[in-house]
Amino acid sequence: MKNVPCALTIAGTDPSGGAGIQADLKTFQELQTYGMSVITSVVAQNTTGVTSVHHMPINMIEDQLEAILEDMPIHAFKTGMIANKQMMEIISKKIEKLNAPYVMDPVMVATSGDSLIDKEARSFLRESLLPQTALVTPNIPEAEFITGNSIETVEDMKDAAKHIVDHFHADAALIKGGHMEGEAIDFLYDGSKIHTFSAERINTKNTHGTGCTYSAAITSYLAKGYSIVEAVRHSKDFVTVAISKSFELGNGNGPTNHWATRER
Ligand SMILES: Nc1ncnc2c1ncn2[C@@H]1O[C@H](COP(=O)(O)OP(=O)(O)OP(=O)(O)O)[C@@H](O)[C@H]1O
Ligand SMILES: Cc1ncc(CO)c(N)n1
Repeated sequence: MKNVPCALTIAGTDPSGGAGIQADLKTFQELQTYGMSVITSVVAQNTTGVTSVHHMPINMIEDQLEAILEDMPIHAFKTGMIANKQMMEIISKKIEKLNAPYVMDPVMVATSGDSLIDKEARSFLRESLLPQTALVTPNIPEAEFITGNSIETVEDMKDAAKHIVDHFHADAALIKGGHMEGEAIDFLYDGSKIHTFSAERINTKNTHGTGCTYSAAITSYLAKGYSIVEAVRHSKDFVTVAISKSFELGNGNGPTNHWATRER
């Protein structure tokens, strides 16, 4: 079979399978996209938290990227956890060669509250990687860090989306309202207009990896050639169903159900 949509994730791992590379590959597969992965860090974690982290040497990140670049088509890619500036520098250099839409999930802290990237990396992400993105998908705390403004209302969310595009030069920004009260509402600013995506809030603690799953779904749809707005619309549906049928597994925040849309 030729002309398969191909998507790449550059991120850390989750051996318990709900977040990181594992969530991304499950999502790519569900959405019939050929999935590839470059591992930045191996993270010992589960639904309750992170116990330890082993960072890949920089040359291993570079070699993984080169192995794919030399041989495979890439129609869209995403980044998740990139723990330090040195990793970001090498990824930033390769982005031009990847030559495909870039979705950044600006991962900083796990659902459990554990920090996943260092302070210097947060600044580098904002100053150097953000301008290279087709779309960035911060949750509220991440959007607060990027803009330097606190976000308490839906108006603040919309302002943050505009601020990130206008001042940090992402092509588009999607601010996710998972951490707000009430409706699960997200706002996308694409440089010309605010688009709203909302869903009923599901009463569950099982939201481990929702952000990874959402951005991976968007990456899949972009690989298939959808516009940003349509990719987000379909992905919002995908993540909402995945949360609504999430698994009561583990002792902490359980994982989402990546195959849930199959059963509708
Ligand atoms: N309880 C819920 N019910 C319905 N939708 C939700 C719920 N929690 C989060 N969402 C939605 O899930 C998506 C991911 O948002 P969220 O803000 O949770 O991301 P995140 O914090 O980056 O995720 P992660 O937990 O992986 O770090 C958004 O579309 C958000 O609106
Ligand atoms: C590797 C990794 N990336 C992202 C998250 C955020 O959910 C996580 N828990 N682990």
